[in-house]
Amino acid sequence: MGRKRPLDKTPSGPGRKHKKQEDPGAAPEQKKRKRLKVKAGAVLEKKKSKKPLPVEEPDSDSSEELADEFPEEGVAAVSAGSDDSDQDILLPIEKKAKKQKKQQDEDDRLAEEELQTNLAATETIVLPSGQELAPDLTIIRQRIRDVQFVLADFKARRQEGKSRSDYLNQLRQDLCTYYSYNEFLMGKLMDLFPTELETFLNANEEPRPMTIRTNSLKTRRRDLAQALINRGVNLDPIKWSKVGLVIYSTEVPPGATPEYLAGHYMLQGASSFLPVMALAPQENERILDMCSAPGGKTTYIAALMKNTGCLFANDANPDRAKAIVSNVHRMGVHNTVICSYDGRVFPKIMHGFDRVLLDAPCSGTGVISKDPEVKMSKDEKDIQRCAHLQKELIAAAIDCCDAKSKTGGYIVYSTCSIMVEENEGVIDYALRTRNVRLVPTGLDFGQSGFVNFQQQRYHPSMKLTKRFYPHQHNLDGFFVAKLQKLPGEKHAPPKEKTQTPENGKPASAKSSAAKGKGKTNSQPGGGKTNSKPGSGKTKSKPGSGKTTPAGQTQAKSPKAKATPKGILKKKK
Ligand SMILES: C[S@@+](CC[C@H](N)C(=O)[O-])C[C@H]1O[C@@H](n2cnc3c(N)ncnc32)[C@H](O)[C@@H]1O
Repeated sequence: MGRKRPLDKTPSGPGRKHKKQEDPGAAPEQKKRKRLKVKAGAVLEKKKSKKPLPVEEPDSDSSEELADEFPEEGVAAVSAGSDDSDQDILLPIEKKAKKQKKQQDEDDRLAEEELQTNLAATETIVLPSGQELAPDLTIIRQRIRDVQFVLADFKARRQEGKSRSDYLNQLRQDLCTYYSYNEFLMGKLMDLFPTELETFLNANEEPRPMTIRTNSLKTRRRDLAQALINRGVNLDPIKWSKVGLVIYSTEVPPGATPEYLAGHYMLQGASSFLPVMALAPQENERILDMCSAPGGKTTYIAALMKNTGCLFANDANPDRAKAIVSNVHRMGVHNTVICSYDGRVFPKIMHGFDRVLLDAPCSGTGVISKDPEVKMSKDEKDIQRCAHLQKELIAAAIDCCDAKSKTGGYIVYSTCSIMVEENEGVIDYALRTRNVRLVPTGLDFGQSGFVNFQQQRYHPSMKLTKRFYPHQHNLDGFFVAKLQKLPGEKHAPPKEKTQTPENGKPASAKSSAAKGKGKTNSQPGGGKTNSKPGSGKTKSKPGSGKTTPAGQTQAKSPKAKATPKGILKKKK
């Protein structure tokens, strides 16, 4: 088959002409061929009718031959000749060339038509500059700067006919492209950080420093630091923590040193120290860690309790709860009972705790540097779903707490989200539906929570809550609030007896808490609950009458052999 060369203009291109003009022997040859054309015309006409020229173009070799054989004038004569009489007097090779030229003209016309169609189609969208495949980030970066410059003095700098929202939309789109976020999340972040958005976004592009927490049940920070320095770890103490170390560089994998395997430390983001510090666990207390897997905070709580009292480490996801077991064993924790319940039903299982930590499942918008998928995957529904579950969990956490506790009566709520709906919005719900008040977290750094945010107006005490940001504190984005439960309830207590740490008796499936009775405006979101916990599975039904929660695992220790009742007995 011949090869199509629709755009090959070699025979008539300027380079070719130039070459021919330089050929001094061309003119006599041309004259000779013209004579031949006239002579051979009639004979060739007969042959043509019997054997038409092939439709396909000749291959490149024959085309080259043709071009070499015919000087420029000859080709011009063929192209120009369009009437039948011309055909009659042409040599077969000239006819072939004519046909070929015709075909080439047609191909050129189609190619031009196609080009015009493409231009027309793309003109209205984006110029086909290749930007569709790889956006020019330098241009986008510059436009971000330009738009920010205009927004800084909008009246003076805006373009005629452009509104502020035109500029903001352009800015949002460009930030989304530049930093790879979806528009929903970028919009939320623009609301949260009107002046320092880019610093926040840039901080999310950098990993947070690697930090570890000394297990004070097994060693002291100074001794651990020395042991790790001897192994080639370059570190420093974290100033605001008694147990934290920041690792700048290391010659050994920090998750596989003998010290790690011996449980002398936990690999843990520094932000996750904060809720435990706010909880301020005391020795011999009864404490519930409601959503505790994989146990980073649980083991810290146990260490602060000095392995005394009783700590319940619960997580709705039984598979994740297994990780608590191994961490508790490795860290030498003996005072902890691990169980797997949906936190929302926990008050029916057990209540009367001195302190409750609710480190709630959340959208993870504070930990984007660890999990960049959050940038693109979260939408409005995800935030609403999280907030709904969080409201149900905080209500349960408060219901698990003993307002009359001699040492406590505190609930700490934390998330690694920076969304207002998941933080101040949830605390606001707790304040409205339970007899609790906000108290200082005891953390002397961090931003105050929002008292006002857009149209939202919260209780003035909301300023006692704390927000932590990557760009300000070099920590993952985090929220911490500390509530104190007050005696006398907005929410009617369960009428029937439920298992408490003191009585160790089974809960009743018919408790009013189970039915949600007596709650004042306590349905979060005012609607039905559709959120499923972690895996959504709990190993036993709430209030199933079992003294030991199904799925519960006790830490391997002498104390762990005791019955739950024994464990639950408070030390005086
Ligand atoms: C932020 S993580 C907890 C991290 C943990 N506190 C730590 O420091 O290692 C949230 C946990 O909540 C659990 N969870 C989700 N829904 C739950 C529910 N309804 N009840 C109890 N736990 C739940 C998840 O399985 C997840 O392990």
